[in-house]
Amino acid sequence: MQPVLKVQALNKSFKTRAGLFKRQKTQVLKSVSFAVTPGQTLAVIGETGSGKSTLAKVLAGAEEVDSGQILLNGNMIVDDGIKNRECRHIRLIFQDPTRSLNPGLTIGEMLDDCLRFNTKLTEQQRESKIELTLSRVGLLSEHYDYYPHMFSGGQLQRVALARALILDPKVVVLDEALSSLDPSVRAQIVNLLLKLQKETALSYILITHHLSLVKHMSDKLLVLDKGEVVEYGASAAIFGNPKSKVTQKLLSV
Ligand SMILES: Nc1ncnc2c1ncn2[C@@H]1O[C@H](COP(=O)(O)OP(=O)(O)OP(=O)(O)O)[C@@H](O)[C@H]1O
Repeated sequence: MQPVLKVQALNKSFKTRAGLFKRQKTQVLKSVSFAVTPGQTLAVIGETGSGKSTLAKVLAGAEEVDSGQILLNGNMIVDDGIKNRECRHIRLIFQDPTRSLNPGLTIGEMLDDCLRFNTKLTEQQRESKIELTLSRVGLLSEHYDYYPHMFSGGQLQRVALARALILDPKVVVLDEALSSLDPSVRAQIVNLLLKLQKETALSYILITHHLSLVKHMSDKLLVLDKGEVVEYGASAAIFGNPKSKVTQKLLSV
């Protein structure tokens, strides 16, 4: 099957201060490549600082790369640092949804803004799209008029998911998005994610420290170490026989 997302030789560095007048370049992603087919989940694991969140931001167009390509359904969306609008087909959800939700906007206004800026839908079409999206993530149409502070943690992740899904993305990147939820709420959100994936062949990039989630949700696994891919392949095969020392250490926790 043709990959929905293909990432080729991504390199990303940050310039940081090294003394009063000196700046140094730290390479955070080193020639990272992988592919994901529709309906597949790729889990990304690695120790703290290995580059997982940077990869998530690069995929969602929130950080520029130094070099490398990102292709969505065979179309180049990022080419050596130049990105196009198709980046919106890859959406990012963070651990703490309050960081990315405007406290001064109701959920309906926020979703409507997303549609107004990115589509040519009429007001009526936008309204029905918002209602449909709220129900897809298990929220009610009354929630349209709620502000972020009126939701619980689990509901807020549903709101974040609604915002990610409103533009019909092909890929959703979950950067520790389930980590701060208590186990029963997490299980509900996982079931919702799997249901949505079944219905629409959505692909997920799952960044998490929770090995049980990796086992339960992922088809493929990519292990990052200091920005480099040290292992990549079918999750079941890697769990059964981890080859790199880093993977062995991460999976033995
Ligand atoms: N904006 C930035 N400027 C400079 N360095 C950065 C920036 N963002 C990340 N880094 C550095 O890049 C490296 C990778 O960070 P990143 O957050 O991607 O790792 P991570 O694997 O997601 O870690 P964690 O599991 O702790 O979230 C770290 O050394 C970090 O300090």
